[in-house]
Amino acid sequence: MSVTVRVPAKVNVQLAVGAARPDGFHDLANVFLAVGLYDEVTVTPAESLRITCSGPDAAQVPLDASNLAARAATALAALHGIAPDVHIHIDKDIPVAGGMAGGSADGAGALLACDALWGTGASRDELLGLCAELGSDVPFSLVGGAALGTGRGERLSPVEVGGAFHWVFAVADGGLSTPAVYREFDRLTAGTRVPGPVASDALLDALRTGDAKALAGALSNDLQAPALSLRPSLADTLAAGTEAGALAALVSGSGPTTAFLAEDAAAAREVAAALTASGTCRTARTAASPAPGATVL
Ligand SMILES: C[C@@](CO)(OP(=O)(O)O)[C@H](O)COP(=O)(O)OP(=O)(O)OC[C@H]1O[C@@H](n2ccc(N)nc2=O)[C@H](O)[C@@H]1O
Ligand SMILES: Nc1ncnc2c1ncn2[C@@H]1O[C@H](COP(=O)(O)OP(=O)(O)O)[C@@H](O)[C@H]1O
Repeated sequence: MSVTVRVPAKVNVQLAVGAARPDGFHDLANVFLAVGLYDEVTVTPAESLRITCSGPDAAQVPLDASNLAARAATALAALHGIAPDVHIHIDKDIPVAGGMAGGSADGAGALLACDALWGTGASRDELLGLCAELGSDVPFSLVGGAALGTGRGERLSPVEVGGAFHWVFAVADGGLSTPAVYREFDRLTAGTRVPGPVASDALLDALRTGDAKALAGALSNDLQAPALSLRPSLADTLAAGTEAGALAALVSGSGPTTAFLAEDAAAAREVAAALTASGTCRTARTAASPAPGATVL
């Protein structure tokens, strides 16, 4: 018997970053939008915990105890006093270390899949608590849709979305380390007063009304400058997508994936083709949002 869970990637339509806290994390106003690019996590009873991964980026995924899916299974098993003896297979379609929360997706997916396989019957709050221990982005991967994350991003409140948005994601060669991008944010803002992060009303209105042009004008990411500082070539990718007719271009989370908002699905396909032809990225993918959170198939 196996259980498979499908989990979406995310884009941050607003990522407002406050000053570093004493614990090293940053307070955020993090508006997450789940997008229709998915990993699938399958769990099957086994003699001991084991991880495998398939997909174009599989070679970059750690297959040891540091894998977020392994950590999720171990944490749920420990809570219920059982052994995490399970084979976890990750069919990975979300770019690795790309600022699209692929590892977080696998953590949330493994948690939900193991809960179903073992019949542990964890409540939603229990699962969300375990997710928050695994990483700041993991609760959102479980929930999906759209949400505002405060604290370090783990405290979620729902955000209303009134229509579909169409995106293009330009996948870069190689990843960027999330802690390194936050450190670069600290370096670039050193000596300045970093305001407390606040969600943008204009952005929340644009999401609620499903207005792509208004959303394009309200997108923002405080990690874009540090990501560009660490990877200056991303400016060429952003420019190529804008020239190809995207309504807006921004770095996805900590990058280096770049995200382009398009007017509709046909425009998204055109922007993706132009980005691929531009030679400024490894590949370009289209996806619609919002997408549902972790779902047992
Ligand atoms: C930047 C964001 C935007 O959604 O995601 P990515 O774009 O990388 O996917 C998140 O804040 C990443 O969340 P996640 O990847 O879960 O981070 P965690 O595992 O909790 O933390 C990894 C490291 O990132 C830094 N970190 C993370 C969250 C936060 N609010 N402040 C931080 O400073 C810390 O250095 C921390 O040690
Ligand atoms: N299941 C997983 N899938 C991908 N990366 C993982 C996973 N588990 C742990 N990692 C580690 O997390 C790092 C960040 O990966 P990922 O979550 O894909 O990117 P991001 O944090 O930029 O959204 C990777 O470099 C990898 O070492």
